[in-house]
Parts: sequence; C-alpha cells; structure tokens
Amino acid sequence: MPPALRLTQPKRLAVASAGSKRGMVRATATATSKVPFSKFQGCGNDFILIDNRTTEEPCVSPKQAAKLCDRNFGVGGDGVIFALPPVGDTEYTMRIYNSDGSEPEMCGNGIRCLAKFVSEIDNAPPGKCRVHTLAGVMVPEVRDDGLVTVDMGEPILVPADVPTTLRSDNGDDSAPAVRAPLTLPDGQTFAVTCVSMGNPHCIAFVDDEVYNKDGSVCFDLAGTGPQVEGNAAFPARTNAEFAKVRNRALIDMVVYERGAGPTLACGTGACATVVAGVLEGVCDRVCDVRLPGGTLSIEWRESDNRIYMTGPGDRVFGGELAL
Ligand SMILES: N[C@H](CCC[C@H](N)C(=O)O)C(=O)O
Repeated sequence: MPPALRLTQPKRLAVASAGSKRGMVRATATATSKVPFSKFQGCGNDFILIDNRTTEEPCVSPKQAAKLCDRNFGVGGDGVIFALPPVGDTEYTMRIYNSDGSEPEMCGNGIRCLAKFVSEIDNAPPGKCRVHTLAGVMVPEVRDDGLVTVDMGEPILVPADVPTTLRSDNGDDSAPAVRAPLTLPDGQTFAVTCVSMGNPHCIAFVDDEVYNKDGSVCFDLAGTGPQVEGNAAFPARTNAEFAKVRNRALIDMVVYERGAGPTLACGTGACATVVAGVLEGVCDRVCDVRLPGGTLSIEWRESDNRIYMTGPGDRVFGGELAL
C-alpha cells in the first residue's frame, strides 16, 4: 500500500512539472527547497534521477524517496538514483533507493540511465566512465548509438556471499547454489540458482511460458514473487527472476524485485539470469534476455570472468521537486 500522504503533515511533497503549477499536492504545500530531477527509464524500469554531486549525502531521505516513487502521490518510479561526489579513482558515485525506501547495492538499468543523465548534464561526448557503487566500481560506456554498455564486474557465487542459506547438493559450502530446491509457503517448489551482482538474485527456470502472445506477463508474479523475495533462505531478501529458455541465445524473464515488486525489467537480474543459465548448462555466455519492458544483451566473458550488459537508458521528462 503506498504511504498515505496525511494532509496534516507539516511538510508535504509537491511535484510541479517544469514551468507549471500543475502537480502540486496542495496549494498550501510548505516547500522549503526545490530540487531539479530527471525521469529516465531503461527497458521500462523507471527512475527519478538527481544530480547530487555537490553534497556527500543524498538530498532526499529514504522515506521521501518512497513517497516520490508513488505513482499517484509522487512522480512515480521504481527508485530514486543519485549522482554523488566521486570516491577514489572514479568520476562520481551512484546510490539508489528502491521504491520501498530500502537501499540496494547496485542497479543495472539505473546505472545506464545515470550514465546518460550525467553525460547530458556535463555535455560529455560518448565514452566510458568509472562509477563508485556499493557493489564496487562499475564502468558504463555511453555509445554513439545511444545505448550503454556496462562492465558489471564478476558474479558472486559463493552462497554465503549472495547471501543465501541454500547450498548445492554436493556438500561443498563454497560451490554455487545451482538448482537448489526451494519450497515456498504455499507449497510450490522450484529448483533455484542463486547469484549476486552485488545485489542478491534467485533465478528459477520454468517450463511454462512467462508471457502471453500479446507480451503481457502470465507468470503469477504477485502471488509467487513475495514468497521468494522475503524467503528465510535470503537473509537480505532477494530479487526473484522466473525465466523461460527460448534457445541458447535467448531467455524470456520476468522479475519480482527486492524492494520494488514487479518491474518491467531488471538489469542486474538479467546478468544473474545468464550466469545461472550458463551454470545450469541451458544458455551460452552471450545471450539476450527478453523482459516485459525490453531486451538486454548480456555477455559473461570467459577471458576475464566479467559480465557486460548492453541496453538503453532514455530520458522521459524533467521537473522540480519541492521538498
Ligand atoms: N531492487 C533491486 C535494485 C534495483 C535492481 C534493478 N532495477 C536493476 O536494474 O538491476 C535490489 O534491491 O537489489
């Protein structure tokens, strides 16, 4: 349930699109600071982006972020993403709050959007930059064709580091949890593979179609997703991916995201799904992942063990938050 914006609150969020008074929650909103933002989306995974590079801490609290993500009382989005000052040998830092206000380590669709956002602000030519994240340094490259390729680093496969209590059946605690049995509260059982891209993912390959012919999702994300996301097998909760292999170079995937619920795409989830598919022997290291919001091209490069993700990151509109 979205947080109710009680009208008695001394400070309320008001959102006015640039140059207009529309969108104010109430004329009496007591705005104390105006924060420019841009709305971006990557394969339909949408975010509120803020250039926060002049101060060390995000200018929006997790609680405010949750309200801003509300699609009726706020801007609407799957998360709020900040560009913050650099750390070490990076150009800037990315931090993100999910739409429930929780802070994940990394966001694949989000870093593509942020790279485009910052390059637009800085009027930078296409090229690579080094971005500090809670999951380590990521390297997005804004390309001439407008797509963004991101070096997402190496997958994390030791179960305790995902983290998950699930284990492979060979008794080796350091071995990846591949096709580990997971029984849900409603009795459904899945064979899941657990992969971290800095954030945790639980991937289940399913036999049934996950999409209808019209592209709408037919997998029961609302019923099954929360039982995985909040499962005791995942101490930090998890993103839950349900995937149908089309062929060794194409996987259909739907996702129930940690801290955001069903989204149209998940970049780290697409990377984790290809890693899981390679570990299960059902796809090649170069594989497209087709999500409800679009398709991402993934490569788990054998030569350096790193994962490369290519996809869009596009601006939708700009505005000003009155916080
Ligand atoms: N909800 C995710 C973070 C956003 C990941 C997703 N939007 C992506 O594109 O990778 C988590 O809590 O781990």
